[in-house]
Amino acid sequence: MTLPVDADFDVKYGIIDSDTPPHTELAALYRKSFAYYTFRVRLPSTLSGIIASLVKDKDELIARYGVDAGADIERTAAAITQLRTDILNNGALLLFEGNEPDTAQWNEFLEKLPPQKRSYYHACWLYAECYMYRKISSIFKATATLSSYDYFSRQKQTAAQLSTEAMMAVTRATRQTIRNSETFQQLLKLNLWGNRCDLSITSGKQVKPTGDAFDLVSELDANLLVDASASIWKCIENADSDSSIVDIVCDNAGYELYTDLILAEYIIDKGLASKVRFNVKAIPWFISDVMEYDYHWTLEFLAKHESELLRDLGEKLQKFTAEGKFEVEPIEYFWTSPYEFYRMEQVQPALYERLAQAKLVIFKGDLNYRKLLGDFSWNNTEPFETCLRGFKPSNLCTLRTIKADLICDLPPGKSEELFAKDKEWMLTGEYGLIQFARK
Ligand SMILES: O=P(O)(O)OC[C@H]1O[C@](O)(CO)[C@@H](O)[C@@H]1O
Repeated sequence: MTLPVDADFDVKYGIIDSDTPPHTELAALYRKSFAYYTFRVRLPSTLSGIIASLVKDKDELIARYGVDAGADIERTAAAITQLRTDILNNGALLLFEGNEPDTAQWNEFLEKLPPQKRSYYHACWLYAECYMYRKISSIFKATATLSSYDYFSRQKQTAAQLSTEAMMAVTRATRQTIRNSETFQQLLKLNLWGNRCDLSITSGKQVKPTGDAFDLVSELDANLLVDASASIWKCIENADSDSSIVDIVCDNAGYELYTDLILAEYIIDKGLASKVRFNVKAIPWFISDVMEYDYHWTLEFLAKHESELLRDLGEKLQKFTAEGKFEVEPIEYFWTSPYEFYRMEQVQPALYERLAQAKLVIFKGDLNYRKLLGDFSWNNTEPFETCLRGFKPSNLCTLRTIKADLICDLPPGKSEELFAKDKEWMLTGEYGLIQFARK
């Protein structure tokens, strides 16, 4: 994490030269936090990437969306440049103007923020970062020609294409599996480590999964800091459960989504549930998050692949989808809202009740983890249950590779030991967690 040296910036915006204090909301306000680095370096770079690809893809976009797209591209690039400037100058989080279905919910949220906390560096990190992605979406939505364009779609599709070798190896290794705790835990871990391949951590740069995935799962066991996979197996194989639904709250497209599908296939094939529901994002989100289109694109990518192995898998999963064994849930704007999950029951009770129907809800990835913990600097040994602040629609678990400086439920001394080895161990995605909370 190489920070720009600019004392004027820090003085001008009241930046505090410290880590995030204990038991405090995370914010870019703290110079030694990952949030600060994110706003100073990562997000401006993500925005530059969008501008560059608009310029590069101009002809293609005009061919697809018509000549008027030319002017829309210019306007959009200018608005994103402005957004970048606002972020670099600690601009305010302004109300949204478009008539998207979630505008009122966002504005109500923003209006309730204390005025001194309504800027990029002073707001809670979660709110400000979600705001940026919602703002990009509103810029595209405001155009006549580009309102349905997913500006991250090419990156997501390239990520899937680059993972073909890994997908073939995993598919080959999972055609004949047995219903037992060991296999389930292996697939859960495979799914966890699939979360390393997210594009927002690299501001959009591709990450290619290499090596044998299952060898890697065993090698990475030492990096799995909390492993509740045995309890999750007990929960899911429990024949007494009234529910036969598993919800996956998805994170990234590409290889991670593929590993979600492999886990879900196992759950259905082994009768661990009769339905797996995929909860996806309503708008392009944190670069690589799955939207409904990406789900179907991925199945089609597999079903039309030149490899018979992937084709058979793709066709099987398409059949599962047609039969309702796999279900992509209807658009739900709560997932792209700034709200922490402990507020779901109050803000979006229908979603809370829907998750309550499941025997297990699997939350994928770093951002969902931040929302579970509410972007708060818990003590690293505090119990997961405490940090959920009452959020427990059903049995739930989190599969998260660690890419942000918050954590809980570690054995005493573990965090200190890892900091002594590498002061950036929480930012690399090299370490993982499988945490579980029973309802
Ligand atoms: O795809 P994931 O695992 O949710 O990660 C999202 C990214 O967003 C962050 O939570 C913040 O930018 C990172 O720590 C991580 O790179």
